[in-house]
Amino acid sequence: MEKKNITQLLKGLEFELVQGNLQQEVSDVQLDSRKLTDNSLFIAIKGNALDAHRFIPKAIELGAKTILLEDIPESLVDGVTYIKLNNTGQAAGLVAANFYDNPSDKIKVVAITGTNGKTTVVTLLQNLFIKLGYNTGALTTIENKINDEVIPTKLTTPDPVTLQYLLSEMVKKNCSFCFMEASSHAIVQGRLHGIQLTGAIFSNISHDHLDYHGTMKEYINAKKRLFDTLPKSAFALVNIDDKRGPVMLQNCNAKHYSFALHTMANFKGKLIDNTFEGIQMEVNGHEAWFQLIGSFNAYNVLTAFATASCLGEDEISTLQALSELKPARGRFEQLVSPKNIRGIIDYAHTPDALENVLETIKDIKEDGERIITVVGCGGDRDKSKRPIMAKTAAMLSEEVILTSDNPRTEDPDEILDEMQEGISPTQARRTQVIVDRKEAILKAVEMAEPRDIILIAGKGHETYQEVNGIREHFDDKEELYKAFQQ
Ligand SMILES: CC(=O)N[C@H]1[C@@H](OP(=O)(O)OP(=O)(O)OC[C@H]2O[C@@H](n3ccc(=O)[nH]c3=O)[C@H](O)[C@@H]2O)O[C@H](CO)[C@@H](O)[C@@H]1O[C@H](C)C(=O)N[C@@H](C)C(=O)N[C@H](CCC(=O)O)C(=O)O
Ligand SMILES: Nc1ncnc2c1ncn2[C@@H]1O[C@H](COP(=O)(O)OP(=O)(O)OP(=O)(O)O)[C@@H](O)[C@H]1O
Ligand SMILES: N[C@H](CCC[C@H](N)C(=O)O)C(=O)O
Ligand SMILES: [Mg+2]
Repeated sequence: MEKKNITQLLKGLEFELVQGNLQQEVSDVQLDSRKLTDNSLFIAIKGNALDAHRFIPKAIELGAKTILLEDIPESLVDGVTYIKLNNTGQAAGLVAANFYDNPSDKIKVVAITGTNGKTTVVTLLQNLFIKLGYNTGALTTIENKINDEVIPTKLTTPDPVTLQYLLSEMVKKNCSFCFMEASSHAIVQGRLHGIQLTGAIFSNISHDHLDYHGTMKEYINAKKRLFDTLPKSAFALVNIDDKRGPVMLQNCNAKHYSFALHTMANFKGKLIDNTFEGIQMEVNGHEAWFQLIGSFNAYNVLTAFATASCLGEDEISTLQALSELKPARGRFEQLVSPKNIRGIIDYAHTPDALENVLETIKDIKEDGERIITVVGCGGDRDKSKRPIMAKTAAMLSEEVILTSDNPRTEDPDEILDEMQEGISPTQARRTQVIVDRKEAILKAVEMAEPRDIILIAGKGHETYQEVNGIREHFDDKEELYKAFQQ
């Protein structure tokens, strides 16, 4: 990559030069003062938790020669270029895109937003496009990937600088496509700025993240912002069975496309059969069988199909390849015990997802088979979903065990008290509270009779339990497997 000077990195941005030299070359761009090296550029943002302006002296000590900031410090260091911007957080993506040669000009980037189904759809799309013969990248909650190469992540949507870096690596590896999740946090924080999208997808919206967005209206607006900025050349693909689907398309310049299972749409699907082995569907008039379980996955399969069509792929080859694909890790993963108890690990961590997954189990199971649900709610996240998730679990299962799921900085017992507020006195008789997740899983297995079904919800692929900033190894699947051997 050719070395760039500050003027080149600020292309497209309004700025004020406070001190220094705009011709200075920049070796690297960073949002985190701890990662700086000689001659790098530090973007000081006002974050949710910290104001990074306080790290400017440290950044300079570590070698930063250029600082992008909002507030000018009282004393300036000689030899350092200071540039003032109105909003460094929103500018970071553009600066990084300029630094990494605007990778999204050379790779087709498609982003999906919505409360549930993003990881499932992105995983399907990456595997589909690889089967169709393309080098393809994917940015998901589970991990980031460039073809088969795995790059671990802690975020659903990476920070704006990492994002541009990953896209540039995909370009280097000749990827034609990148499929990515756009979380509502990322959209509001402008992590996608600097990406020229080829398409945007809306899956659905239901209750989540109200701690961050405040109201459902603001949460919906956050998702809509992804569509408001799409260029004319892009496609906007929305689920119009969801009443917010059409909202996403209002004042959206891109080409409009819709998909649905229950209304007329450009891409039309119909669920024909739903079993513990998979789903049978009709997709735009073609019948096919898929290895994903749960009626809600009919939407995810249809979304992947519709996206491939919007990208010009042939319908029949797409369906053939889709029917060979396995679900994403931790999404309706099943384990059957030697005593014939069925365990299901699922990432349902919202009221809607939990309801869907339990409804689907109810639809598939035989009469007399009981459902035992083990579920918790995350700390430092939307508190208002806690009683609703407990209530949903109690309404749709025979037995419930409430337990911990990443308490983070909160007291796990308090989270469980808040969950229990959603449980009626009658439901309380078949609800237990076991704060230790391992014990909760063991108890569920102990209670289960042959043919019963245990749903362990909320953590899916996660391999940790986060307490006070420390992530200890914990894996629902491992724990269930061990409990099944006892
Ligand atoms: C609330 C939220 O979204 N926070 C995210 C946000 O952090 P922030 O802006 O608040 O950063 P901060 O901690 O205040 O620090 C401010 C700045 O100081 C810098 N810093 C910090 C320390 C230091 O020593 N030196 C330094 O320079 C940081 O690099 C940062 O640039 O931007 C950071 C980088 O982009 C993220 O890592 C961080 O995610 C936190 C850890 C998080 O938990 N986020 C979750 C809620 C999140 O984003 N989730 C969504 C998915 C949700 C879903 O759909 O389920 C996601 O996309 O992952
Ligand atoms: N289309 C869908 N509609 C409703 N619920 C779904 C759908 N797809 C998946 N789910 C449920 O939501 C859970 C999470 O799915 P997935 O990981 O694909 O969503 P996500 O949008 O990526 O979530 P996150 O916001 O955490 O990144 C699944 O385990 C399942 O229970
Ligand atoms: N991306 C989501 C994941 C939630 C998963 C659940 N296990 C939890 O910790 O609440 C979040 O950070 O809110
Ligand atoms: Mg996800």
